[in-house]
Amino acid sequence: MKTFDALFEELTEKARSRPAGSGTVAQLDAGVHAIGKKVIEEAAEVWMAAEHQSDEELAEEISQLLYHLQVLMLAKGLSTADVYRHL
Ligand SMILES: N=c1c2ncn([C@@H]3O[C@H](COP(=O)(O)OP(=O)(O)OP(=O)(O)O)[C@@H](O)[C@H]3O)c2ncn1[C@@H]1O[C@H](COP(=O)(O)O)[C@@H](O)[C@H]1O
Repeated sequence: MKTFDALFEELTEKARSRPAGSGTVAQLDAGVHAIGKKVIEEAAEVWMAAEHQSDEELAEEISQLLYHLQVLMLAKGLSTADVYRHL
């Protein structure tokens, strides 16, 4: 099962190697403003799923929010350590 750290390593490598067809590369190219909008969109979907959908659907929405937060971290050059030190 993929963890937060494993996904971040995978996305870091995608950002470095820029493989064709990568949604992550497309998001990074779209920029911080576009990524921020995706974060807000996914956060809203998490909220709606928590109130109106199943736990499985909620878990999927949370995974998508975590993914978009990681893309934002990459776009801004933040490492996991930069975030973890605030936890
Ligand atoms: N975990 C994710 C992941 N979670 C969410 N998403 C993206 O976020 C979108 C969110 O889904 P929505 O339901 O909001 O779909 P949507 O509104 O139609 O989204 P849009 O694509 O239209 O923006 C998905 O369509 C994906 O594009 C993800 N994209 C990639 N990953 C993982 O990231 C890694 C690298 O992916 P690539 O860069 O695409 O190779 C792989 O391991 C992937 O599994």
